[in-house]
Amino acid sequence: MSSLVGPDEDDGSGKVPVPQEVQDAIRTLIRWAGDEPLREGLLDTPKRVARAWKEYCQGYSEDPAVHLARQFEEVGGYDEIVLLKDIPFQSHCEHHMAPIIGKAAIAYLPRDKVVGISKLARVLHGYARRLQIQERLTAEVAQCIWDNLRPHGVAVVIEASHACMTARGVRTPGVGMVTSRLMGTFLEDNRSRKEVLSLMGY
Ligand SMILES: Nc1nc2c(ncn2[C@@H]2O[C@H](COP(=O)(O)OP(=O)(O)OP(=O)(O)O)[C@@H](O)[C@H]2O)c(=O)[nH]1
Ligand SMILES: [Zn+2]
Repeated sequence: MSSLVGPDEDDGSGKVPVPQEVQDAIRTLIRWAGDEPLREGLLDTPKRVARAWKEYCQGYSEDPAVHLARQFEEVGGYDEIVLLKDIPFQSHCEHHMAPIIGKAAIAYLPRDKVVGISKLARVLHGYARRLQIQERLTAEVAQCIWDNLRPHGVAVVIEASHACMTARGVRTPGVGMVTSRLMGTFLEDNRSRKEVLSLMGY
């Protein structure tokens, strides 16, 4: 990934410094949108926007797999589906950098180990806080669980609304996109597939 030229501007606020080049780019966008970037109300906007984007894209500074490193073998003989559903998330589409807002359901069928349930949501956020398309987000979350937990099955279903479709372009509010990735038993065994999708509410 290319690094930005020019020194980071540390304004003494204790917040993430924003390189001058980044601020200039946002000022250019404001001017192009039709406003005057040097008017008072917009003076600090480039820094705010840049820091907001660092936050939206925090996933680039983490490897979501680290959340699955701590695994528990003592599961009291439990070998049925583990499902976390209605996990709200936010992402941004890579085409328009517009918000994707939705919810995910993540399930796995443990082989011999489980993870703390919050970690499934952490994996989701690690991939969501990047520029994404919903298909890749769905596939990445499933693959990460599959590779790191080595369960019998993984199922991820994501339902989301894309601001690039609701607030601009085709401007069709209320439309939802649904994507799913099924792996292992959930892909191969019809009964397991039906069971997990029904537990998820599909
Ligand atoms: N498959 C997929 N498409 C997406 C996703 N997010 C946005 N898109 C679509 O990406 C497409 C980009 O199409 P383009 O024709 O290059 O861009 P555009 O001219 O802005 O298209 P419109 O949105 O139709 O105005 C649009 O159809 C978007 O709806 C996503 O997560 N998955
Ligand atoms: Zn988009």
